[in-house]
Amino acid sequence: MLVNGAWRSAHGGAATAVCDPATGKKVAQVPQGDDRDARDAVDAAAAALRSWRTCSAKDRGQILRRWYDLVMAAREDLAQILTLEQGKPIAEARAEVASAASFIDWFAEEGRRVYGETIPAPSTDQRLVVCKQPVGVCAAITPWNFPSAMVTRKVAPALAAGCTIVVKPAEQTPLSALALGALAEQAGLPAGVLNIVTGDPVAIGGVLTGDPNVRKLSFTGSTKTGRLLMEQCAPTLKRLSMELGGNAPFIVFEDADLDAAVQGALAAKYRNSGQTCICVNRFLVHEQVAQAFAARMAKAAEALRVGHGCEESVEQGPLIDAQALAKMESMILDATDRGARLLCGGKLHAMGGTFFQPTVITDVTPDMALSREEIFGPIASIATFRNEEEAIAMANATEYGLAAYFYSRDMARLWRVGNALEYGMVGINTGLIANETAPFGGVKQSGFGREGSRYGIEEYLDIQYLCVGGIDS
Ligand SMILES: NC(=O)c1ccc[n+]([C@@H]2O[C@H](COP(=O)([O-])OP(=O)(O)OC[C@H]3O[C@@H](n4cnc5c(N)ncnc54)[C@H](O)[C@@H]3O)[C@@H](O)[C@H]2O)c1
Ligand SMILES: O=C[C@H](O)CS(=O)(=O)O
Repeated sequence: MLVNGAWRSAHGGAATAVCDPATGKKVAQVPQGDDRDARDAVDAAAAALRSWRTCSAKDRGQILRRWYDLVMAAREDLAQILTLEQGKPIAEARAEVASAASFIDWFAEEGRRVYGETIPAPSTDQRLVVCKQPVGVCAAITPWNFPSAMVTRKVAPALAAGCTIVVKPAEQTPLSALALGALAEQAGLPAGVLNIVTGDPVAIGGVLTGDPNVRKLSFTGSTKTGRLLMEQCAPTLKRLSMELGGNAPFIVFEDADLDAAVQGALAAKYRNSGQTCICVNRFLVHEQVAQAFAARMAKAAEALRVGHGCEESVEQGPLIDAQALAKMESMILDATDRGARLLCGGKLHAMGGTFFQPTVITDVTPDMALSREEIFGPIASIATFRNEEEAIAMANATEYGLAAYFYSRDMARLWRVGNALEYGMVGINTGLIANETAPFGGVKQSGFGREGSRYGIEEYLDIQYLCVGGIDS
């Protein structure tokens, strides 16, 4: 792990294996850190804060720019590491590394546009000024499904704002974070500004949420864990960003371009084998076009090439672990027991391990687990609707509110439906919505706060109001 500019073992000397989810074979081992290591990291971040926050935004941006250049130069190696620890196809891993780099590039510039303001004072004897100040020592806890992009989506704005940070990557996928840390060091990031602690999530998380020197936690992961971390942060009143679970609807209206809808559906459903927080969870298709849409989806899903992500032609990798695989089987059994109809897939893949067949299932109803829970796997679940009002009601019938999608060619409908959907992000006639320039985040039980865009850096800034008196004297 990286603590105070030094690469070191865990206090207890323990180490834990990192395994390729496609084969189950160990590919590396990393320190099994605990609360002692987390405290060292927080102390290092606190010690580095003063000099880092007093750097000019331009100087911080230049170091971030060098980091961006190094990440892009190492893109192939980083992609190989990512696929080996997470399983996604190498083409998707390359895209994720480029996405990770794009946040560094974006915030290298955003840091130089942290503007304040003056306010017309009610008294001529005063001048009122609003400044933006870095929050201070931050913590980031990141998930396994995007082990590279979820790290820079937090670290880049934090550093650009003048904060220092401690990152705890997911125990399944720590290598990408460590590799990014090594490149940040090469870029000239001072010791202690970025610290990466691997190991026991509960022990490390207990320090990151409980230490009063940590002023902010940014978390990406399940809603269940987000609630727990929020509770743990309450006694020290930390700033929080929560990017949590989702249950994305994908509505296909009767006037949609069906070919475009199917292409968008495939991108929004099967990326990362369905293991993204904004993957489609519920396809809601107008009854007039449901049969044609489902048939095209099934044909395309059956053609997806399943295999080890390091093989160039592979389009679907394994699920992250056996628990995820068992969840797919359980959801399919629950749905078919309740009357749903499989068009393709639905079973363990012939490759064995944690591979699951790309699946399309229809006649899905709201009582099924497929409708109520986050699938987080390669199952396309299709239900039908009769009219726009019913589609909106079905789409909003969830406690989640991260991403939604719909296809229609009716301009008035685009505005009516877009504004009626209770989600932080809505894809309209597209299935790909994530990029560094747009505010990524949700509402309701999908969390709060935004990452990327000009809003992302505000998560790492506090407002300070200066009131200067005695002007008339
Ligand atoms: N909204 C988003 O941007 C987004 C992005 C990716 C994943 N997710 C969500 O995350 C979930 C899948 O990811 P996951 O399985 O890694 O989620 P998870 O909540 O199990 O783990 C996420 C991170 O939290 C850590 N963690 C877990 N329990 C902890 C504890 N008690 N104390 C401290 N840290 C703890 C894990 O080690 C990991 O680093 C899905 O629900 C998915 O929708 C959301
Ligand atoms: O899991 C969702 C992440 O936010 C990755 S992406 O933004 O969808 O690429």
